[in-house]
Amino acid sequence: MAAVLPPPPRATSVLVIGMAGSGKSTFAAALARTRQRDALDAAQSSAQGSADAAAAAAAAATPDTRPTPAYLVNLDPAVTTLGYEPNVDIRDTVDYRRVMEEYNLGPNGGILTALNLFTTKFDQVLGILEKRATDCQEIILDTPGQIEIFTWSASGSIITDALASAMPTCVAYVIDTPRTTAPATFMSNMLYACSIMYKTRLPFILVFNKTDVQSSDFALEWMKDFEAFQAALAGGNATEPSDVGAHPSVAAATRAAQRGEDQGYINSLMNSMALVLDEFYNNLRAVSVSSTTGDGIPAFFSAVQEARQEYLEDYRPELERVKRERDEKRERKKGEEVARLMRDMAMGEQAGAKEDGAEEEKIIDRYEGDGEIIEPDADEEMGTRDPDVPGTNQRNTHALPRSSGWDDGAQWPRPA
Ligand SMILES: Nc1nc2c(ncn2[C@@H]2O[C@H](COP(=O)(O)OP(=O)(O)OP(=O)(O)O)[C@@H](O)[C@H]2O)c(=O)[nH]1
Repeated sequence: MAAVLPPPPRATSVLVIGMAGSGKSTFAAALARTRQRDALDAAQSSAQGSADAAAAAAAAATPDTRPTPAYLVNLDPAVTTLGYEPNVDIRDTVDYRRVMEEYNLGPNGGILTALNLFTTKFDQVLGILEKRATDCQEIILDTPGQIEIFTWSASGSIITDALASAMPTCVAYVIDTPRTTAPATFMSNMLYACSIMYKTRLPFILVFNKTDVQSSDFALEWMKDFEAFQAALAGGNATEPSDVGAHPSVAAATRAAQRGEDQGYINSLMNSMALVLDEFYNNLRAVSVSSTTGDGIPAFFSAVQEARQEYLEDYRPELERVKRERDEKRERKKGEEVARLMRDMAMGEQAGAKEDGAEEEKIIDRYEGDGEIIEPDADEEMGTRDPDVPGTNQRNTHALPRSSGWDDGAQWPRPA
């Protein structure tokens, strides 16, 4: 069967998602640093000749396999400092503080609205990413701090779907390991990860971050061994930590007793959920990293390659199927429209033999011999297109809301 999609580009896009403060931006910065170094090493070794085996391999690499710096996209409008220089930055387009003021919103509403406004221009960004995807290895997208703003918003879905349709894409779910040592927080993180994985259906990588502070061994064991998780629960520390001091007041003692009851309920809830999540753990790849020291980052890039393979084997055939069905449906509809038109014309000929035939001429004018029905004013609706930027539509661009911190002069990608 002929392929209906263009061949996949070289790049894999990585959507970095995680709870507030889990270290998404620091992680994206660590990825950028590592790839920058890899690209530099490859360039140097190909210039100097190959001293060792790794350098020889890098030197022998073709332009298609040679390491390249990562392409970075910041989607967090509220971040003040980033540890990397983004190539595309939402803050160049939308001023989230002005959005808050003009729409009378709180911080989260401001971030969400800023992201919505940005998404209306995402076709232009996607055009740029598609161009870069042919020669770079990874495109990293750093998402807003409040996880639900991206994962459960319409704009988050639009961005994710658009990316996944254009190139191999995976999700990197960043976990704050030191803040996940209690079974309850571990479980809530896993449930969140599970819901995102089933919502996006994209290859998924769990990233246990901050391992310089806390090893992730406990979490990996809980995922592998249900009894180890049960043992942690039996220790009575499902939630962290008790606020009862050495000499509790009556109220505090009552709260503690109350908590003792809750603990029993929470433990049995955790137990049931751990059983449910067993299947989910089987489909996961997990990597432990420290974004500050760079430990584990190369292993993460290997996981991205595995995820790319999974995308090509599982996600892309589904995408092909949907596209093929849509194309067939469109062809069928076109055929039906032409048949109806022919029928109308035949009826017009019979009835209109007495009339002057003006109406019939009007119909014929709208029918182009190749079966294409030309919508009245369709050309006008399309606006002016820039052939270099797919999706650019000058007319639509100007129709976008101009208030609220829009910067129509935004430059994508950013000047170096
Ligand atoms: N020790 C240690 N600290 C880290 C690591 N990664 C991130 N941090 C720290 O965690 C804090 C939060 O990091 P960010 O990168 O801002 O986290 P974020 O998820 O992007 O934050 P928001 O987008 O604001 O939610 C910062 O103080 C970082 O320095 C790590 O691997 N080790």
